[in-house]
Amino acid sequence: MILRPLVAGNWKMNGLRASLAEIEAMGAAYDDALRVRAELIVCPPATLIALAREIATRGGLGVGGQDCHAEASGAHTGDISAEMLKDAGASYVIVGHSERRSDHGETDADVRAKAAAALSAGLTPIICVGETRAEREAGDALSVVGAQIEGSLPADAPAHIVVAYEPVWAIGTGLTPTVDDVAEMHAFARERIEARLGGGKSGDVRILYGGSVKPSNARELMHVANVDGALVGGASLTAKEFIGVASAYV
Ligand SMILES: O=C(CO)COP(=O)(O)O
Repeated sequence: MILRPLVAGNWKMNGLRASLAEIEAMGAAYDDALRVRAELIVCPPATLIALAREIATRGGLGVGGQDCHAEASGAHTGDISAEMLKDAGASYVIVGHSERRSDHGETDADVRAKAAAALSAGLTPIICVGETRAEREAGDALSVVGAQIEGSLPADAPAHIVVAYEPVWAIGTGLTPTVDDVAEMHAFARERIEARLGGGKSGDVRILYGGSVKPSNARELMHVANVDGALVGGASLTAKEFIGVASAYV
């Protein structure tokens, strides 16, 4: 089956209220031709989700969070639950981003629990996996990503979950894997997702590529087999670049 591509913008720890003008501009540029081809969402910092939601909805975009706690509520100062993100207007949440894994020591088990919490709250988790440069150079990229998929996806997850392959060495560096490497990894990821979820569900799971996606390389990367969209960092901060990436689908 042909999946509707998802182009998701991860703003990371960037964005003040003034940045909402970019979401307004994204909506204005998200025309009918693009809408039928690709779903667009933006994941701003949690402080902007409720405000972003109103503006994004007018423009036909969705909104996501960047992380959630594994529990629904409780004594976890500074954390945000999936239910809170949903309440603020999010429909997606990124979990297991490599920056969370490295900055906060999140393990596959933590990521799996967060993904399960997201699903219970009615959010679609975007579950991130990806190898480091040292792991790729050692020839371990496939085995590392395979183990992350096995460990980070809830075994009973539905087919509407999203998996994002983001090689750590490609994030924010301007470097990208070759088209052949992306094709190899995404085909392998789909096999491992099938092994984890079973029942033919993997055919409906969108697998995004992330890491230095820009308007100049999006067309090439987005048309690789088994690439069902992009998770975009730096180039999602402005409407011009984000729509430039999404336009790979028009
Ligand atoms: O980490 C990323 C998205 O989650 C990718 O970031 P860049 O697009 O800035 O490389």
